[in-house]
Amino acid sequence: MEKTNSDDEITRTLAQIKHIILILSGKGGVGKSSVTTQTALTLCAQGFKVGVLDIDLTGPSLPRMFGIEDKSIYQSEEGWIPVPVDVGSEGSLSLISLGFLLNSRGDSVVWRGPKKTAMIKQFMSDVKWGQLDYLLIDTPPGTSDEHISIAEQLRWSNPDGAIIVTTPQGISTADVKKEINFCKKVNFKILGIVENMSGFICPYCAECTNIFSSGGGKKLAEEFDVPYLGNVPIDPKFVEMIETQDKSNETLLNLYINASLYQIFQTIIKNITDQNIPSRS
Ligand SMILES: Nc1ncnc2c1ncn2[C@@H]1O[C@H](COP(=O)(O)OP(=O)(O)OP(=O)(O)O)[C@@H](O)[C@H]1O
Repeated sequence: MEKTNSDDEITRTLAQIKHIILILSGKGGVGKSSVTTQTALTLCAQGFKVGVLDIDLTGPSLPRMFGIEDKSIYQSEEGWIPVPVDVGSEGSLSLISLGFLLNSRGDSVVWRGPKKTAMIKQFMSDVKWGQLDYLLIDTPPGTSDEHISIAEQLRWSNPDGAIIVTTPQGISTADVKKEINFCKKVNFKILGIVENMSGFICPYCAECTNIFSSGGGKKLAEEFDVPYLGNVPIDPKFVEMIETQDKSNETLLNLYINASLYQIFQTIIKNITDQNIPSRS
């Protein structure tokens, strides 16, 4: 396939980004956006510059998770400037989401494929990310128009690969297989599987109980011969952090570091970085 002018534009836009990681899931509601949020905050806590692109056009939830729903994307002469998240650390975090372009929380768009494709193309070519260590791309569940579109836009950009998120109760070989087949088809390396909502952390004694069973994600990783990145328990403190962050005097990052999932995400990130994927820039 020949490279077009628009491919060149995207390559230029992404030129200063060292690593591009997509977050995928076979089903909705398994915690893809939460995993994206926590990966981004953990990388920031480690001092990295992180950008997050939310291409879940029908249900963008990341502006709420980062507590910046009331902010807007700034349109400069050079292009769209991502919305900064005040993390209060050495790293930095910025977000682009369709959520910023909607009128109010809970609004959603009902668009046909070509319009979604055009929006994603604009996100890929018009956003001025600048220098980033990591760009995380949060996708909708399944394999839809958005996935096909992002794969097309990234075909010359050499992303690191994809994290597949699943849950113990939702673990269906068929769902994960679909995601794996999609990645193979579009040449996305599978960085690994994360099993989210794997057990419940008691807010009083911090003990973890396997209410939905666990271990299915690991079995699936073995079955499909892809890395297993780790399991993330249900942590009521994480939900509380999302709900109370705007009323707190603490920075988002401090709130997050004090919640118990931070260490788990450090291990997940180590399991990715140990794969030694070369920097793109
Ligand atoms: N490990 C966790 N501990 C506690 N709550 C969690 C955890 N993971 C996800 N949640 C909560 O579960 C809900 C669904 O999570 P999330 O929005 O991340 O899922 P999703 O897969 O991105 O959903 P969608 O399919 O709508 O894009 C959210 O309210 C989130 O706060």
